[in-house]
Amino acid sequence: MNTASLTRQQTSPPFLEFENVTVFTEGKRILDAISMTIQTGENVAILGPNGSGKSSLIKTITREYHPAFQKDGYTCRIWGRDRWNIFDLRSRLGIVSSDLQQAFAQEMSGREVILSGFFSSVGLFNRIVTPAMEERTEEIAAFLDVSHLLDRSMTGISTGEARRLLIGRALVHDPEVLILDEPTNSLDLHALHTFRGTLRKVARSGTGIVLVTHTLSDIIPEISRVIMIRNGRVYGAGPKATVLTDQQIGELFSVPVKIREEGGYYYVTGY
Ligand SMILES: Nc1ncnc2c1ncn2[C@@H]1O[C@H](COP(=O)(O)OP(=O)(O)OP(=O)(O)O)[C@@H](O)[C@H]1O
Repeated sequence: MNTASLTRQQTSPPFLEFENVTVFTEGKRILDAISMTIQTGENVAILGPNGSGKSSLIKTITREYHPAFQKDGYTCRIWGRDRWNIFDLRSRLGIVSSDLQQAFAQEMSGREVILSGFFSSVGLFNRIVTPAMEERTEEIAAFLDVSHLLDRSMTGISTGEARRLLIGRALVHDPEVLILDEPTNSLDLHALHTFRGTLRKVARSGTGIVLVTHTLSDIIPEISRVIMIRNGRVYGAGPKATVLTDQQIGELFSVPVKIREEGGYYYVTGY
């Protein structure tokens, strides 16, 4: 962990403080009295079945969705603040989602993908790129081992390669937290292996990881705490070893399972 990250962790308020957060979209309750705290620099996984509210939770963090008024009150604080300028907030977060990957599936170089992180845009569209931005892009690409992709087009590279470039885009601002929504969807074994390595490297550099997933084996060893979500509610939370059990995961996904731990990763069998 670098010194800047360590100081950040020691001095920052929690990244996230949600208390009694309920969100409605199109008249439907999609988050139901959610309460959770995530410390700055903490690596956590948010685990839940399809439709449990994981993406909606991310959209509430990025202020795309807003909590509904509650007569007994609610707290929806990021780094100690209730209110944010949305651009300031997003520049302090790095986000990698499948929506984003779809948006970038077009004729654009890997370099443009990473550079567009400086403008929170999809592509550059006459933006002024400074030498410092170019330098940072090269630095991030080297760190993530994607320098060879900088001059390739997004339409001619694999899903796994594109996802690593999007992590690069998310990291240009040196965000305090990297939020990943189902990052391993449609990666083959080799891409998965490379992606895990990339994510572990980012976690070890001191950037907090919030990994949103329904796949247990996505949870890298650097993640020590798991928050389970089901039907828009927090179903349980705690250290990996207490949460990732046959009984709890079986109940979370409503299917009998066996959980096996190997090399710091957890795998589900028997369903
Ligand atoms: N814009 C919306 N309008 C209506 N319903 C929505 C909207 N966004 C989410 N929902 C509903 O809210 C629930 C939670 O959806 P969400 O996408 O947050 O779940 P998820 O856990 O991310 O699912 P998945 O793992 O399948 O991506 C679902 O029932 C979904 O249909």
